[in-house]
Amino acid sequence: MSSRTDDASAKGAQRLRLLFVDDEAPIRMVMGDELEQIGHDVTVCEGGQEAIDALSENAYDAVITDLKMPGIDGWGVIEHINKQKIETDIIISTGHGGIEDAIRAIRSGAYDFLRKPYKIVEIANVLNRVAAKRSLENRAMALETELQSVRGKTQLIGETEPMQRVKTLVERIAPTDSSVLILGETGTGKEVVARSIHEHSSRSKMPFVAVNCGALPDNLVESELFGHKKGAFTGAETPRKGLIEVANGGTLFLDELGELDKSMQVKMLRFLESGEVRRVGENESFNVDVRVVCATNRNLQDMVAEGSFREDLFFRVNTFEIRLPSLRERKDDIHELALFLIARCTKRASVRRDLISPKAVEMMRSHDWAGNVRELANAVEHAVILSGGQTIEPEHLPGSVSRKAGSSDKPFLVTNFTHPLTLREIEEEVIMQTLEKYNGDKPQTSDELGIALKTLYNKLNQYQNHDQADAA
Ligand SMILES: Nc1ncnc2c1ncn2[C@@H]1O[C@H](COP(=O)(O)OP(=O)(O)OP(=O)(O)O)[C@@H](O)[C@H]1O
Repeated sequence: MSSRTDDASAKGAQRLRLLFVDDEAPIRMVMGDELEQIGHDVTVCEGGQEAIDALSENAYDAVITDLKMPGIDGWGVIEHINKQKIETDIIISTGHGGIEDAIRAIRSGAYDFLRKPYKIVEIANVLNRVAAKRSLENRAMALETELQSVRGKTQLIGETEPMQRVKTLVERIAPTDSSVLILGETGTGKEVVARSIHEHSSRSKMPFVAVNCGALPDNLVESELFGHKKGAFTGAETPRKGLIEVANGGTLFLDELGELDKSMQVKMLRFLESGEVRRVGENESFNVDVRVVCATNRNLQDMVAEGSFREDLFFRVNTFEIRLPSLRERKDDIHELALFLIARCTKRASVRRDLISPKAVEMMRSHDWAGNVRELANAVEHAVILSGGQTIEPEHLPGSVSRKAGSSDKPFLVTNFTHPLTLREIEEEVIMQTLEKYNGDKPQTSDELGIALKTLYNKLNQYQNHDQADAA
């Protein structure tokens, strides 16, 4: 064993808590010392049982263990770690191991395998890699926590009968790996349902990746979903993973599935049938393990009949269907939803039921809500600003809600100027009014407004992100 080299030292955040297990006292003494000197915290153990005891008391970033030891050997320690699902990296340090041992070690989840005698710089390099992996895991966890606080906990609000049915279906289907097709008008909560399915499944610790097929530019859909190799096309300066690959082990939510063009429908079908992904520009495919949940507000059966959606893809994604009711079909949920959305936008755990006056509740119940829960979320946010935190009255609701039913054929007017509206608010209001006019039909809405359908999808997404950022 060589002495420590300077570049072997661990710095600051790279400091690891190590458990070093070896039955030979001189090795324990030297390594305990050396590993401390390169900047780690080390606990040494002389055998398997002692290591198992230490593991039940403390958490370690890595366990460095010999294989051959009297009593419980290194394999016994590894088995214990795996059985108890202890989060630590295993590094094997052995004087006898051959290739079979190395293979067995890697198969049982060991991170690395070192033959004794090794130089301290060798183990320092392995530990540096463990530390880099740890720091990435910590960053991922921090980002996940931050995202959770922006997005809020996924909650499917609604106690009316059609929502109870949706909740039962979610509970039944979540633990299976079946693909699911969620149908419903814009803003009815299709993404919330997809997230609930993911969170109630065994994949919940793995990524949930939402892709809005309607918002992806045509020329980038394939590389966004499947990834690309460096130089696959102009601008592909580095290789890139696709979103399907990013979702590996977790759930891929394909929103607005009906917007995929025919050539992407073929590629998506191939992926769904084989579980294989091939990055743009590469020849080799590889397997991923992804559960697919799709959503659409288009009538896919009509699209199949008119030839714009592949029938085989429709049958492939439609194994299990969840139909979300529009908000006007479940008016009894409006009050509860409005209170939940107010709490979310004011960052409170809950709000008083009488924060919305009976007249305002009545007005909300008599509105048509073409934009469904998303429109309700925007309306209550508007009302919270105007009411200054006091009881919400009818005059605090946006003009589109307080206007009498039946007046939606009138030309668009952003009617509520009681507080200065920003350009973004005016734009959103006009889009919501147009959606309302066409009962949530996005292609008709974008036609009327003279904007591309993708622009409409992008704008609706932006409003949603804005709501969620406000909720943080
Ligand atoms: N049942 C519900 N409980 C709580 N919040 C909901 C519910 N349904 C919808 N929302 C909220 O309404 C907004 C729109 O929901 P979501 O994005 O899931 O709708 P969508 O049906 O996927 O819309 P689109 O068709 O436009 O993609 C989000 O802010 C979401 O949190």
